[in-house]
Amino acid sequence: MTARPGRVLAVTGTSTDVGKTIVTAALVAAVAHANLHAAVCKPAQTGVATGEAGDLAVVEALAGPIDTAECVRYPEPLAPDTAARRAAMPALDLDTVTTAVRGLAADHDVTLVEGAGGILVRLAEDLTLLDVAAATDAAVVVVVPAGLGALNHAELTVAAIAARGLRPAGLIIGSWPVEPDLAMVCNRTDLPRLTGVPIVGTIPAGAGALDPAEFRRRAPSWIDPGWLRREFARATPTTATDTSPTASPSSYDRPSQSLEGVLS
Ligand SMILES: Nc1ncnc2c1ncn2[C@@H]1O[C@H](COP(=O)(O)OP(=O)(O)OP(=O)(O)O)[C@@H](O)[C@H]1O
Ligand SMILES: C[C@H](N)[C@H](N)CCCCCC(=O)O
Ligand SMILES: [Mg+2]
Repeated sequence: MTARPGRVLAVTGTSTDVGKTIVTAALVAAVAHANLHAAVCKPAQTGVATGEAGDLAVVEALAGPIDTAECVRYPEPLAPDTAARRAAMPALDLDTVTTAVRGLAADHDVTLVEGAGGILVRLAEDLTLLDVAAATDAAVVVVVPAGLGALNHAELTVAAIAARGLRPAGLIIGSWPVEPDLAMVCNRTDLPRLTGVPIVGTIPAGAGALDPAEFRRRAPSWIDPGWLRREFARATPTTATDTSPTASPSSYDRPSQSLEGVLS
């Protein structure tokens, strides 16, 4: 049990299908590697029926059993606001989400909150992940695709977060291929330059299909340990052991930013 509420980190993306859920699982594993305990909230899950596996089940399958909270679930694979209307189901409200997030944060060092799609997707008519982050004092991690199109979408997303007075905590590339193309390699320099936000993690393509034990073993090397340490420095460790990530900066699996091999 933590002596005081843990940190809350909202996980958004430039759009849907960019790897937010895989990143969330990797963050859970990296946090565990740092001897801290994470929980995950998915305020609104769409596109899965009752009893089916949603994003939280994917996170637990990869990162292991954790405390989770899913506030509302709608069957059609749409924005939650749209899916709720079409299903004639009750809309999500901010109080429900903040109660769930604060409940998890009371007992965990780090609570991750995965949005639905991109940052402005309506969780309800007047509710976005920006509102959730603002109400729970959360910084916001932005999951970005590796390739062409990422610059514009990343700048728009970071601008929306900053315009709300929230802190963009870092960019994480959701899926980095073995053979990146020219745009991908250039984006490693341009994404931080244009957004003013560092790339703090890179998930290799195929990570979601790894054996869970292998995923947990490798995930800490995908997240910048210095960033993780700074971001969660004020979190109270749930154990009395070393709170710093054991992965050294040199073991952080940062892909080469060299153009060699791309231009040849
Ligand atoms: N690094 C990766 N390795 C393997 N598969 C990946 C990776 N990143 C994403 N995927 C796959 O791409 C698809 C979309 O990823 P994911 O479900 O994490 O997206 P999302 O951003 O969470 O979308 P949503 O808005 O639906 O929550 C999934 O099928 C997932 O398994
Ligand atoms: C169903 C999907 N996988 C996500 N959960 C919801 C994505 C909503 C995106 C809406 C939009 O931006 O057009
Ligand atoms: Mg997801």
